[in-house]
This record gives sequence, C-alpha cells and structure tokens, in this order.
Amino acid sequence: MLKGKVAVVSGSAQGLGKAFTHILLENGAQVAMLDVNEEMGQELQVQLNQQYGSDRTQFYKADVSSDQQFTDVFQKILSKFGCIDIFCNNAGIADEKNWEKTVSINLSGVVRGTYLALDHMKKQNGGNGGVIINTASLAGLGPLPSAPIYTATKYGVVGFTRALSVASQALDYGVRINALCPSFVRTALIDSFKQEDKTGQFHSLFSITENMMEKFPFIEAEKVAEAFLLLVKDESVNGVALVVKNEATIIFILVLIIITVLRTRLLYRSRRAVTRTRIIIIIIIIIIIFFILTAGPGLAQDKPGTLICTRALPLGAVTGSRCVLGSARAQQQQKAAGGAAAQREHEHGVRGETHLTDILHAHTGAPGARDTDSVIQHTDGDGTGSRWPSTELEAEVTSAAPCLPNQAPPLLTPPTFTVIGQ
Ligand SMILES: NC(=O)C1=CN([C@@H]2O[C@H](COP(=O)(O)OP(=O)(O)OC[C@H]3O[C@@H](n4cnc5c(N)ncnc54)[C@H](O)[C@@H]3O)[C@@H](O)[C@H]2O)C=CC1
Ligand SMILES: CC/C=C\CC(=O)/C=C/C=C\C=C\C=C\[C@@H](O)[C@@H](O)C/C=C\CCC(=O)O
Repeated sequence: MLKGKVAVVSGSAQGLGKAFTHILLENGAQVAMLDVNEEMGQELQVQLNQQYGSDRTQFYKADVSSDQQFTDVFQKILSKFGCIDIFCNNAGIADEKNWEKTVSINLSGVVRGTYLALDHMKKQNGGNGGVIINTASLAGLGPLPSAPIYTATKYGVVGFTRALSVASQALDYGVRINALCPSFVRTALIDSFKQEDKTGQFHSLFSITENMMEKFPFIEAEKVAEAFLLLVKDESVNGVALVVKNEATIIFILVLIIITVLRTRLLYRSRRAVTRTRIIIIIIIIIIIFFILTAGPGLAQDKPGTLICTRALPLGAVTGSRCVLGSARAQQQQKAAGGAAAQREHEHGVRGETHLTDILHAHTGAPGARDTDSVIQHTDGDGTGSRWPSTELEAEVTSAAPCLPNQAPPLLTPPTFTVIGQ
C-alpha cells in the first residue's frame, strides 16, 4: 500500500499519466496532477474526486518546459501536501516539425522536474528520500526512424536517468531513479503523430513506424501502469530502464504467413499454383508446429513477457540484461523441470538469461518477502490475450503516516547479466 505517500505525475490529464494517477490512487497515495491542458485536467479532477474522495487529488496547470511555471507549481504542491515521495516526469509530445518544443518538453522538462524533486527529496536537504520515475520509451533503447528528435529525447531520458541513479546512490541521497520504456500505447500522442504537421520531413517514413507497430503490438495503458507501480513499490530497484512491450507471437507470424500465401493463391488461380500453394502452406504449418513442440509449450500459449532491464551498476559501470519474467505456468514448469536454468532453457532456449524475478528476489530478501507471482504473461499478436496478473511484490511500502522517511536503496549487487549487443 502507498497510504500516506504523496505522488506528483506530470502529463496526467490523459493517456499514460492518467493511468499512473489511477493506479497510485487505487494503492492509497495522494496525487498532485500536473498538466498544461487545464480543461482536461479539471475534468479529470472532478471524476477522481467522485471516485476516490475530494482529499486525494489536486490538479495544477503548468507547462513543464517553463522553469518559472514548474518551480512555482512545485512550491504550491509542497505547501498543500507537505512533502513529495513519488515523482513521475511523464509529460511528453511527438513533434518532429517543432523539434525545439519536443526537446524542451521531453528532455529539458524531465531534467527540470527530476532536479526539482531531487532537491526536495534527498536526505542531505532534510528530505525523506523517495522514487523518481521518468517516462522514456522503447524508442529510448532503439530508434524510431520516422522520429529522430523524439528518439533523441528518449535516449536522453534513459541516459540521464541511469547516470543520475548512480550519482544518487553514490552520494547516498536516498532517492531511487528509474526509467519506464513502454512500446506503443493507444493514446492521443500516437494519434497526433499520424499527421504530417507532426511527422514533418519524415512523414513518408511513417510506414516504418506502422511496421514497428506490427512487431510491437499495442499495449494497454493499464498494463504499463502495472509496471510503473513495480518501479514505485520495489525499494530495491534503482537505475533500471524497464521495457514493457508485446512481441508478435509465433501464432501472429503464422497468421501473417497463411494470409500472405492465401493472397498469393488468389493471384495465381491456375490449378498447379493452387496445388503448389497448398503444399507450401502444409509445409509451413508442419515446420511451425514442430518448432512450437520442440521449443516447449511456453512458446505458444504463455510465453512470458520480456522485460529489458538495463541496470546501472554501482560506480557507473552499466550493463544490460534481458530479463525474462516467468509466467505462472512457466514457473510450474520450472519446478517440474528442476531449477531456474532449466526454466530459462525451456522458455527461450537461451542459456543464462536473467530473470527479473531472480533480480527482485536477489535484492529484496526483506522480512515478509513474498514470492513474485507471475508478473507478465504473454499476449497474442493483437495485444489481447492472457490476463496481466497482479504482482505480488517482495518489497511493500509500509509507511502509514504522511511523509515518513523512505529507505535508501541498498547498494545493488546484481547477478551476472547477459549483455545485449556484444
Ligand atoms: N503513447 C505511446 O505509444 C508511448 C508514449 N510514451 C511516453 O509517455 C508519455 C505520455 O504520453 P501519452 O500518454 O502517450 O500521451 P498523451 O498525449 O496521451 O498525454 C500526454 C499528456 O502530457 C501533457 N503535456 C504535453 N505537453 C506538456 C507540457 N509542456 N507540460 C505539461 N503537460 C504537458 C498533455 O497535455 C497530455 O495530457 C510521453 O512522455 C510519451 O513520450 C512512451 C512510449 C510509448
Ligand atoms: C513518435 C512517437 C510514437 C510513439 C510513442 C512511442 O514512444 C512509441 C515507441 C514504441 C516503440 C519503439 C520501438 C523501437 C524499436 C526498435 O528501435 C528496436 O530496435 C527496439 C530496440 C530495443 C528494444 C529492446 C527489445 O527489443 O526488447
């Protein structure tokens, strides 16, 4: 529970910021909402007052790209709530034409908000510590060719967040700083980015983005909010860039192949072509079924979701790991197969993958620690599919009274990682 905790979320009038606000309120926190869109923010405030009570949220109009506005609103929040424990720099846009605006919001706005929060939270200034979560993007770990400026800002947010997390740990600020890297989510930002006045000179490349949307099918904002909550609550996690994504499944690929072949069949109506097409389809299906069966049942139905954790090691060394979150079924298989190594090979046929569950276990042996249930289960290619189960976190935030000191993050002693891209 986050009862007694005070959170600030920028860009909270809609989209991901609204989802983060809801999950914080559902977990007992008070939330200061910050957005440049006053009308939408006020409307949401009315809804949330009805849903959670009038003492839980307060909307503030402010533009994160304005130093004066951000500083002023930060003081108003402190005056009303007394302290800040959780700060989410989420406000962002995608505008390749007006690229200075994009940089001033997506990167400068995140730096500004992070430094305002850090100055208040760090123990050296009498603060209670806490956690800062910066919304980056999967585009902060790999480029979106149709959006070079957006990509640059998100790379900047990831790099800034990881560097500052090491500094905060080395200087014992008592503040955890993590980045959240979602792939595509159906929000106003995506809708706006389809227009040429946003894509600018790269509008002709938007088809590349659409292809990526097939590779990384849309995820629901609520699922990203579950990952956000993981970063808020687990006090052992610092310096992580947590990716949340769906990947096209083997079934989705199969459907694509069959559709393609059938389309071919329609093109060549000759009997011989039809026979040849039928043979091709049968061969493809046999190969894929064989692949599924040999790779283990986890591949088709409940292949666990994949999270990338690029964790900042103490004193600046950075490495990366592909963290595989075991699904409930895969966990059972692990027990049956005898051991994590067997689970890793079983699920992905890749040796040595590091499980986020292992990492969480490794760092949160706190009293009362509970096993992490399955955190992410795989979804079908169209982004639907298995339920996103609630996460039993090892580290529960237990402070009941407002503005209690947060524990300083333990020095990370991460397990060996499989470094990506070597
Ligand atoms: N939608 C997506 O596919 C993904 C979005 N993200 C990131 O998530 C964050 C939230 O984006 P979405 O919810 O998708 O977009 P959205 O457009 O639904 O919400 C963004 C909110 O930020 C506010 N905002 C914009 N400029 C602002 C400013 N200067 N000051 C204060 N508030 C401002 C907007 O009024 C809006 O309410 C952004 O940083 C975005 O880059 C990351 C990965 C994927
Ligand atoms: C322009 C704004 C549009 C949408 C908002 C947004 O941020 C969406 C991002 C969604 C996906 C970005 C995907 C980038 C993919 C490629 O660059 C890959 O190379 C990804 C690289 C690493 C990811 C790690 C992994 O594959 O697990």
